[in-house]
Amino acid sequence: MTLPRHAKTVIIGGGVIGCSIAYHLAREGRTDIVVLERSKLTSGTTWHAAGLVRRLRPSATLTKLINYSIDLYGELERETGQATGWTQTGSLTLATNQDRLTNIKRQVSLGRAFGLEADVVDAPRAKELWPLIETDDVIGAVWSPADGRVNPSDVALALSKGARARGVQIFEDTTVTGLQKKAGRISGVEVGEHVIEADEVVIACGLWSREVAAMAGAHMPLYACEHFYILTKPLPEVQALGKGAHLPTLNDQDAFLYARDDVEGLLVGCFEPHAKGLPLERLPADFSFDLLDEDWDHFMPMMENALRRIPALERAEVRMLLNGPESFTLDSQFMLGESPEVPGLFLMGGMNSTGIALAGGAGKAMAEWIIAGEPTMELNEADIRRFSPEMNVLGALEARIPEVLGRHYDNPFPGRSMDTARGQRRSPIHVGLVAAGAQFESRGGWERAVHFGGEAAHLPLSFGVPAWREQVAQEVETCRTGAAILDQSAFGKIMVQGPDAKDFLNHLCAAQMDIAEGRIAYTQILNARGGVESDLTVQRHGPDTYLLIVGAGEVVRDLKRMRETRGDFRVEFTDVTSGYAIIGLAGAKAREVLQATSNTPVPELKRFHFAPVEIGLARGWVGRLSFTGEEGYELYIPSDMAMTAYEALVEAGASHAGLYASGSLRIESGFRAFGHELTPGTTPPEAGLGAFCAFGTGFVGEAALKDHDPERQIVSLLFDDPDAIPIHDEPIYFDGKVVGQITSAAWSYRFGRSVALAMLTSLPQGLQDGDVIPGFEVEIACTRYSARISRKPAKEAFQ
Ligand SMILES: NCCCC(=O)O
Repeated sequence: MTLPRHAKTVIIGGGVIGCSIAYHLAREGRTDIVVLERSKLTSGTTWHAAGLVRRLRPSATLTKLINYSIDLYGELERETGQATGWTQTGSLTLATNQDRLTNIKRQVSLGRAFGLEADVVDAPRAKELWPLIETDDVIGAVWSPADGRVNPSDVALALSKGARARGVQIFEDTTVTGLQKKAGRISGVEVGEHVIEADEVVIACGLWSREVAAMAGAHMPLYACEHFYILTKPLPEVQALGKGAHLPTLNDQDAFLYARDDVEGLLVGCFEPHAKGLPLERLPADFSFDLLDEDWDHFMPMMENALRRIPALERAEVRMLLNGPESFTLDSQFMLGESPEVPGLFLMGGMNSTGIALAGGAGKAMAEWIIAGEPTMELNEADIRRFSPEMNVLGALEARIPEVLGRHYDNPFPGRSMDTARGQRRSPIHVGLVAAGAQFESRGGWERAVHFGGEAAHLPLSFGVPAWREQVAQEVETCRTGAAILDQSAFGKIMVQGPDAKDFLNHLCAAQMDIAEGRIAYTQILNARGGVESDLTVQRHGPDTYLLIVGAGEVVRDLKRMRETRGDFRVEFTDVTSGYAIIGLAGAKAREVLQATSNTPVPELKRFHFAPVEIGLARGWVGRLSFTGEEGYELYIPSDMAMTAYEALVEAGASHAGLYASGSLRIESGFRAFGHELTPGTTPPEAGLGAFCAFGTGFVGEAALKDHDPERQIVSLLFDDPDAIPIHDEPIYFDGKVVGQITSAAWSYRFGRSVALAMLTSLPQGLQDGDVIPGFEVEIACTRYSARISRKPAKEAFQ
């Protein structure tokens, strides 16, 4: 085979991810696909992956993707003749403390929403299932019979065989030396002097992906870590199982361990809390089917944990301490999608040690994305557009990634944030918030105040009543009856200017953009299917000038869509996020406090209007709206005057509130949020926002919404039992059947119980707007709690 001069799609990387993308592209009917592998298939990370595949995961997206993978791995041999090593051993996950038990029970409940059956078992049953373990400290476990293991290299080979059978050309020992672009779009791949022109290029080459993406000027923030497991020689206890018999795969996450049997011995791996980052310079250029040096000093604390859990290891002879590199992302979710910087360049990687389990489902999702030009399923949490170029700073990756590996088995408590690489992006009023005792979370590189009272009010983290509940009660009260500063500076701000600004925005956004100067419109940006791609407000500052206020962390995604939608419209967009602070001022006394800062009258504003304002010595503009749903304002102030304005507000008596307070009020008010109620797979009518669509303006997605009679619906929900503490994704039952899932939840200080928003996939017949329907149950960590629903906001419906 000689390298072609042209291919429709070139995939760089012949590991399990590259092979899966190729296989699924071909299966979807795409032809003219080339895979380039610098060494041999699977020679990077795939060959040394442990191959455990567990279905139960903390999020709906991961659960769906992995379920698809496992089903596929079970079928590939029939199709390709190449075995994948799929063995349905079941998996056993241990809990040695109440938080862990709650966490794994939460995953069981989530799995049930997808028809997955798993059992919560006691320690004696766990011991029956895995006779080699010590269970004195085990307080419960989850037995998931549909899980198992594969041989990772064989999975990749089966996928590559299936791809080849459909015409995919695979070239080994072929190193990509450069990427070519034409007019900013990817146009080809260089292999030394040879150029393969391509319509699309996919980078899926594991640890090397960041560097390869950089060849085209694209950002792919991932970084490698050393990952360890031991392999023992045969053990009599494992041999005694009998030929062909296997233990379930084992997770002891409180001890940072996983294990399975391996050639009559054991494989025991770890996600140790203090992991070792791996600068790529340490790898030789010809690193292939290679490993890193053993490091027993580093592994020893994990070995001690393993010996406690599996005493038979005392008698085992360790065959090797395998140290193989794997790549991780800043937020511990993998990434996929089209590069925001380089159209036609698709990126997938940072699999966070879940690559084998994810490869099937994520490869399919990526293939569909490439063909459709946009995701065909809910992938927000993995979408590469969540990363801005700032997040690809090497120093941030080096600092954060070892922590990501170390927290792989952490309980995903609400309020959990990483400790490293903090303070990268700070609000212009950050110093003031620190002095006021803010506790921050780190999201998308930003520090965002979640509540006040500092760490003392934050810890310990819990799935139950959070430590901050009382602190946030005060903040909620201030947001309603006082004047609370809510820092919203992390929101994205995009200036849109040009003679066609209005027409362009009418095409881009679903609401009417022909609004008067000084007005604010609430709207969504939709995809061609009518799904929500962004949720935003739009201010008209002049005949040809608008300012878009978009979600925190959504600027990269929104700018990409705007560029793709621009066509012939004469319009320019500028990211001005760093140029302005946004200070929310919420509560009944907001206007009074604002006036007390100013020698000029604060303008009388109708809702969704804005006007210039003076705040102490600062000047900005004020809009009358609040994300809390209570009375309130947003102040937009140039960054260099933001502290001046902030100090004046504090001087005038404003207090503080954080995201937890505003989140609770938002949910009570029934306000939808992007990434929760609003997703690319949800239409405005499904979200109850049909009234905000200006039919007739020719907005993207309009055609898909004509005659759209939604069967699904966002509803408000109030729990009856104050002990019910939902977080996200919990399944909802009616008449014993799953009818939906929670999309956002919070403690309601108004009701003294949890409130939530939820997507119901099947609505009770004849449900009217004002109805309150009892009889629903929500399953949280395997316990059912009764709840009432209504289409109205909770604060109106459940009074
Ligand atoms: N790469 C090892 C993954 C182990 C686990 O899924 O728990």
